[in-house]
Amino acid sequence: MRPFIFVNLAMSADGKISTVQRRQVKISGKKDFERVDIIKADSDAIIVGIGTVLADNPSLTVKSSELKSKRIKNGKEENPIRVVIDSKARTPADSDILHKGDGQRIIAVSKKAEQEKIELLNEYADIVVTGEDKVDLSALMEALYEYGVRKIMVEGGGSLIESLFKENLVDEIYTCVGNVIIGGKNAPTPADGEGFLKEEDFPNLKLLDIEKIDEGILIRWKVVRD
Ligand SMILES: NC(=O)C1=CN([C@@H]2O[C@H](COP(=O)(O)OP(=O)(O)OC[C@H]3O[C@@H](n4cnc5c(N)ncnc54)[C@H](O)[C@@H]3O)[C@@H](O)[C@H]2O)C=CC1
Ligand SMILES: Nc1nc(O)c(N)c(N[C@@H]2O[C@H](COP(=O)(O)O)[C@@H](O)[C@H]2O)n1
Repeated sequence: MRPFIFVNLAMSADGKISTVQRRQVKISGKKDFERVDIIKADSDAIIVGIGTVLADNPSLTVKSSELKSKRIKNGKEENPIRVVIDSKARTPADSDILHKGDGQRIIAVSKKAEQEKIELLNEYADIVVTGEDKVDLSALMEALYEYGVRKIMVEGGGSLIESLFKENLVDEIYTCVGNVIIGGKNAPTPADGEGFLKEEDFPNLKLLDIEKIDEGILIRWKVVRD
């Protein structure tokens, strides 16, 4: 058994999720940030790749005090469990994700992670070990289910998202297309691994909904399974 998994991301009008220098930029507007906060507060866990932690140092906390209070009233912690996919335990010990806001953290590592680094991170987070060289995403999702996680929001970045698609682990994807052009052929995009080499392997999506939001559009897709 595994949780329901959805991806949420913000992409520029030319299909980039950050700049060539991997600098975090504002792609979506105020309304979209509020929408993201609501779906985050409604999730049991929020996942990012180590590339995103190193590039953006996100806290991934719920921002609205009303939403935080609502979670507490419902017997939950202020924030969903924050999970970093980090095969070699490279998460910096002073990163915001480990220090900002209340709630549980999990660093998902592989057997390649050095014991010393694991012990350091274990002061702030639970450590879940799966996979030989790289985190085994399917096994991790099963482990998160055992933690009681039923709904996961994936925040990025592109490498993690592509791997999740390759492992057939994405149920829905929500893309906010913002009204900026970022440009650069090496700027990160929503699916940034080696790509799907055969057309028959492309994940197929069913359009659920489109909505005008701020000066952009929000597109909701469901992954079609055969
Ligand atoms: N606009 C948006 O909505 C968002 C944009 N971003 C942007 O994405 C960029 C970071 O993306 P990436 O560099 O692609 O990093 P990423 O966040 O996707 O992390 C990828 C890394 O995770 C590790 N990993 C461990 N096991 C893995 C597995 N089984 N599959 C895949 N990766 C695994 C690898 O070290 C890999 O390099 C940043 O520039 C950030 O600003 C990130 C989140 C949201
Ligand atoms: N949804 C969304 N819209 C944008 O315009 C963005 N730039 C991003 N970026 C990602 O949001 C994360 C920030 O989290 P915290 O505010 O630190 O909690 C970070 O991972 C960015 O890549 N997202």
